[in-house]
Amino acid sequence: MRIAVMAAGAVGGYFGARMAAAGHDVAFVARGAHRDAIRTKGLIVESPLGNLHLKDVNATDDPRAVGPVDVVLFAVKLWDTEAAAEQTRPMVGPNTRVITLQNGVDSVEHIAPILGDDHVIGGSTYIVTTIAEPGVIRHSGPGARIVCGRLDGRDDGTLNRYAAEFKAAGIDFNVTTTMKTDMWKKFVLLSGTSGITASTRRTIGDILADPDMKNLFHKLMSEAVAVGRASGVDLPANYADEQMKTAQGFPPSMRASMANDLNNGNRLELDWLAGKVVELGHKFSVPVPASEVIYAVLKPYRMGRPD
Ligand SMILES: NC(=O)C1=CN([C@@H]2O[C@H](COP(=O)(O)OP(=O)(O)OC[C@H]3O[C@@H](n4cnc5c(N)ncnc54)[C@H](OP(=O)(O)O)[C@@H]3O)[C@@H](O)[C@H]2O)C=CC1
Ligand SMILES: CC(C)(CO)C(=O)C(=O)O
Repeated sequence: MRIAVMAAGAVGGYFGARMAAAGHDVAFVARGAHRDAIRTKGLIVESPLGNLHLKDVNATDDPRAVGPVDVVLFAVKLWDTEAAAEQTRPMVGPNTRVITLQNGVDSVEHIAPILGDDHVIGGSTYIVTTIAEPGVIRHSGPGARIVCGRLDGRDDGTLNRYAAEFKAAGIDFNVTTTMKTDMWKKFVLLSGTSGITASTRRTIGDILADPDMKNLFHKLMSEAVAVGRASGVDLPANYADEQMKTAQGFPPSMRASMANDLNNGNRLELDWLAGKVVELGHKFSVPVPASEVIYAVLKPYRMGRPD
């Protein structure tokens, strides 16, 4: 298969590297020092699921040089979505599927008007990765799972064929006909983990061991469930309990990607996470006091570490 990773950061680089290691033709779109390091030293993945060091990697900042591919793994931060989707156009041919691995619940609605409904597939990924240094992606376990599918629930034979290749490469890759709900399920988990690990600067292990932090974590997930249900998403009212069990399976040292971004002084996806819960809470008159507090305390850092 021909695959393009747009772009080869912590998430895209991880899954792209796994597919390249399985023998697929993968183009890694990257920029700056990260692109330069991949070109000169190769792409390194450190992972409990197996380390990789790919040499002679096709790393480029020019999607026009890549041309049409079978699959685009779309994994830029949410503020880069529209610009990256515009740049993706030359990589989309008649049978291309663009699978978004971004967090949040509104990625598809921003990409589809640019690249076309037929091409864009909703996705969620359960993984914890960071760019440890340019050219090096660090994956902290336990898993690396992708769930994807059309938001309208339509079965897609082309996507199913591509999915078989991801599975054959050893990736935990699942196609679903209930993607909208599945995206919200991930959003519930992330609303809790991102809000609590970033605001407290503590690990999930510390949070689960403390009744007050654990209670706030549960409230954040419950508020995401409540605004999802108010938006018409088919989530059980007690779904936060389910995701609490998922969190109990994380390694105790786990922090959500937004907490890692905060720690590194990077911009935050806050507006698409706690900010989204607050926006929908106000829209549907659903009380979201815990999410409002998380949004307010992290707001000074949303554009990166203030001077
Ligand atoms: N990391 C994680 O554990 C998880 C992340 N996610 C989600 O996945 C998405 C991607 O996150 P993540 O991989 O962590 O982010 P990263 O910042 O690690 O990767 C994004 C990369 O894309 C690059 N980039 C953006 N636009 C372009 C462009 N036009 N051309 C070339 N390169 C570009 C960025 O470069 P630059 O740095 O120069 O901007 C950066 O290297 C987010 O929505 C995140 O929430 C989901 C699950 C887990
Ligand atoms: C909640 C989690 C860890 C699940 O993979 C995640 O998506 C993130 O940190 O961005």
